[in-house]
Amino acid sequence: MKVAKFGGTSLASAAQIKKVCKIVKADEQRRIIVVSAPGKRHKEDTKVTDLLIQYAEERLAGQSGEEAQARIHGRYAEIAEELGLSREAADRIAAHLNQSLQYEQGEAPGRFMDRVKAAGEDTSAKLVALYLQSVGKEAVYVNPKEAGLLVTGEPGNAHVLPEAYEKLQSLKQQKDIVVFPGFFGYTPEGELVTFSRGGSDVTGSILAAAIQAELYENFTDVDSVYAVNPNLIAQPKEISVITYREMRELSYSGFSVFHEEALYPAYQAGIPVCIKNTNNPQAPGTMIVSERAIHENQVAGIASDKGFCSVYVSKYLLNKEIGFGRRLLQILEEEGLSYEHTPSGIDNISVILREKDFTPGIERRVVDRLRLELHAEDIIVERGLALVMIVGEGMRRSVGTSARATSALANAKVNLEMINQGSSEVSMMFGVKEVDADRAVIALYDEFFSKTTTQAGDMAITLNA
Ligand SMILES: Nc1ncnc2c1ncn2[C@@H]1O[C@H](COP(=O)(O)OP(=O)(O)O)[C@@H](O)[C@H]1O
Ligand SMILES: N[C@@H](CC(=O)OP(=O)(O)O)C(=O)O
Repeated sequence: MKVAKFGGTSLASAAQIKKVCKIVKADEQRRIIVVSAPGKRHKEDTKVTDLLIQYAEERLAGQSGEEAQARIHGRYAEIAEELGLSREAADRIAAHLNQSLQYEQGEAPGRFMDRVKAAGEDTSAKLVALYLQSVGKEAVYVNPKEAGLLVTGEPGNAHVLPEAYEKLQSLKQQKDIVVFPGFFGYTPEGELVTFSRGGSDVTGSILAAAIQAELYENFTDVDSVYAVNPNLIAQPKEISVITYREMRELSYSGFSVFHEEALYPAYQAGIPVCIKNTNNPQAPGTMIVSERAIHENQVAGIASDKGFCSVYVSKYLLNKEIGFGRRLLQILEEEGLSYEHTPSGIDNISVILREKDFTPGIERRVVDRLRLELHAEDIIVERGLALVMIVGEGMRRSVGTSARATSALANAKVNLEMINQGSSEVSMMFGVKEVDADRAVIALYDEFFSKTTTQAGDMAITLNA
């Protein structure tokens, strides 16, 4: 059995949904279909999820949200009509959607927001199931609540609960094709909660792990995962095979094609993932697996992500002070902050945080506490940072990768704020100013992928992930 997830780009219009159904019909093993809300039909278009968020925000601000609501209904009505669904079926689906958009006075804002967001994928799943039936396929819409997709309760940031896997196993017994809405689950108390943005990828991975699928296919709008973001460099190198570890690091650092939390369930269950193109299903796509052979170029990909800041703390003889690190991290914990990285020296340590979490108010409190409680000498907060990551199995075993990277960055006049080559075996990270991030990625891509010279020692080897 295969689980196939179709992203927003594959659900954007009736024409796209017809392609989805053709793909489903082409392989009897595609038994569980996970769908997103309609995405952009063209560059200037708006994703239905963004319209739903706009609508919910307006309602929460005491406005009518009328215009956004009409646009949301318009998107689905157009799809239903062009798919040739009956008037009665389209009206029924619109009525359900309308119900999900009702604001109940006194409802917690986070709960209302999640309920509205989830209506995007829920409506898509109902439409796709109906369309599959209309073209002669036995298909059934399955609600995540009935199926037992149990999750934690933080609005907009759900995580699957371990007991969900056993409950979801029963999907295997369904004789019809299951059409399952992505992006949300339910707490054991029955509250609807969405995953973070892009989270339909996570739903697909959970279902694949639960039913022990042979393959998790993730259909999107590109032929493969590329070695660099294709919006930055035209026609970059296609990646045919990549390991879970490599993809995890690249998703974390900006490869938005696959959600960073979506790898874990598939990885744990040992299920290969294939990223494929709905618009070109013949293309082989990218396989994500536990091990791969490495030829010639040891770097698999280069990614960057913006929106970070660093807190640099220095104190003479910090290395001899027992408990300094623990107390520093405890201050962050007490201020409700999770940290991303902690590169350190003898007398100093930097903590890299997400800028959106480090509000000016929290910054003031953290800086005061570091001074008062830890007697730090210098505390420097730097905002507007990007992390640039070079990722590749075996990279650290081959001599000269960091020298090549740093000289390429120096030649491109990119100032390095930080280098972290510490604990990850498959990546090397550079902190740069946000304004330099794209230039840094282009320089690194040029160094590792555009140069024709191969490095000594780049012989084919096989690694166990
Ligand atoms: N390294 C990469 N390889 C392929 N696509 C990438 C990469 N980095 C970013 N992307 C972007 O990810 C997009 C696909 O993800 P997304 O828009 O979320 O699709 P979907 O709606 O199908 O889930 C691509 O169109 C591309 O612009
Ligand atoms: N529709 C949700 C979930 C999702 O996964 O979407 P997509 O498949 O378009 O990335 C979002 O936009 O966040």
